[in-house]
Amino acid sequence: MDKLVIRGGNPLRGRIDIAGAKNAALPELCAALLVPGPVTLRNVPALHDVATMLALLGNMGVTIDRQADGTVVLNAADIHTPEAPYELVKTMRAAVLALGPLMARFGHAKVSLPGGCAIGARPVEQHIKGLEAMGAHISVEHGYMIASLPPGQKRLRGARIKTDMVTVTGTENFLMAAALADGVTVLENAAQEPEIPDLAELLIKMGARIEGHGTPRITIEGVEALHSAAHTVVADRIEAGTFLCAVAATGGDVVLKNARGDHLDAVITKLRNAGAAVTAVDGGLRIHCAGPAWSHLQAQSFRTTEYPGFPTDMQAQFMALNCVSRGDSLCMETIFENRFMHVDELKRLGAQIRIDGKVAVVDGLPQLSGATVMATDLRASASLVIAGLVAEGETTVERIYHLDRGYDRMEDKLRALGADIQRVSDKPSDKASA
Ligand SMILES: CC(=O)N[C@H]1[C@@H](OP(=O)(O)OP(=O)(O)OC[C@H]2O[C@@H](n3ccc(=O)[nH]c3=O)[C@H](O)[C@@H]2O)O[C@H](CO)[C@@H](O)[C@@H]1O
Ligand SMILES: C=C(OP(=O)(O)O)C(=O)O
Repeated sequence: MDKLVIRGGNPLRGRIDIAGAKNAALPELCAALLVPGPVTLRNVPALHDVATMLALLGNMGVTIDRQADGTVVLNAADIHTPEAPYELVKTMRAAVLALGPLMARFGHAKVSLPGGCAIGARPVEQHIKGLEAMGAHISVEHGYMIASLPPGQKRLRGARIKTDMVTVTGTENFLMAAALADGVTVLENAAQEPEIPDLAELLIKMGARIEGHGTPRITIEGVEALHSAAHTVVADRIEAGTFLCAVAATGGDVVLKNARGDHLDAVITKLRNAGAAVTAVDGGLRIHCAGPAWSHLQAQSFRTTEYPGFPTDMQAQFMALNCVSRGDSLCMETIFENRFMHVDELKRLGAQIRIDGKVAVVDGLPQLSGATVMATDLRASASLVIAGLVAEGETTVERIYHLDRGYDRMEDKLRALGADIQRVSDKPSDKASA
């Protein structure tokens, strides 16, 4: 199993490219299931989750041409198995995104209940209820959602769907399902994360009729068929936010090419309030910090909420920054019930953190000290890397397969910026096959 070995203390300087967003690429790969012809996606990140999704789609019969420049051409003309088996989806939450498009195009599907990070129970009853409102019959048997249409019904029907909470993948499933449904679907309480309008833009290029994407009320007028299209995956706001926190922690001067400041308002506001200089530059973002966080940054309290609020996917990384900034801070997690697994690991590096229900209370310190820590989920892994970059001495982050789910060559990018970070692989073939 791979691990990262980091010697902390180096400032980060230079320029890196921010990759396409995991959470946009995954639904957009699934959207190819809606079309009986080629769909071209550019800027698809090289991530384990993407490889898993491509294996899943390939298993259904989608032909895939993946090019070295990040372009993927998918053709779902000949789907023979509209199923997502447990073995292929157990590591990946986003597999649930196959359900909507398969039901829309074929009227039946069998999709394993999804895996994903162990950050909470993560049920999918809203996905099921919404598709049922569109006329689907769905039973859960032996860990699978088995979905079909009643006899004589050929297509899902438009419906008004108001979810009990804001759900990102739920909204995406309904968007894809409604694009080919009979009649109009109205999504109330829809998610507004930038990945939703990005998916909607791809669907519109395919011929879908969608209005209101990017707001809590989306209207979709179903069409009988969709057609081929090409689309560029939006830049990953969470990868960009992670690098912003890393530079704020270590100090330095970095340009993040392709990063979208307009998708990171809540995080950038907190960084600026802390004292970091974050500015828009041509085609990206620049962060400039005169020294390590303790020398000039003030810790910032925050509360995670749905977009446009502070993203839960940035909670762990910002907490790592708070650990080495001046003063106390409160980090409140409101989206997932078990998303503080990084806290015990950060404490192994010397961080002062106390958990009180949904709140982590952090006392900033001038220094952390290197240790061996274990990555427990994707963003927890990123927070440990940030902490390792500022800790004195050597930090080993074990179980980094979580990190590889969601970051495209994170250690290569950090090394290019001057970090002392190495991937150590027990099996040399591990990295080659990733
Ligand atoms: C692949 C992908 O895009 N993943 C993102 C997506 O996950 P995902 O789409 O799984 O997260 P949701 O927005 O659905 O979850 C939000 C909250 O609603 C709950 N819920 C959701 C659906 C449901 O049927 N029942 C239910 O109770 C969840 O347990 C959670 O507490 O949005 C999360 C919240 O921004 C991000 O952290 C993930 O990175
Ligand atoms: C929780 C995340 O991903 P997923 O929904 O794929 O588990 C994440 O990207 O931080």
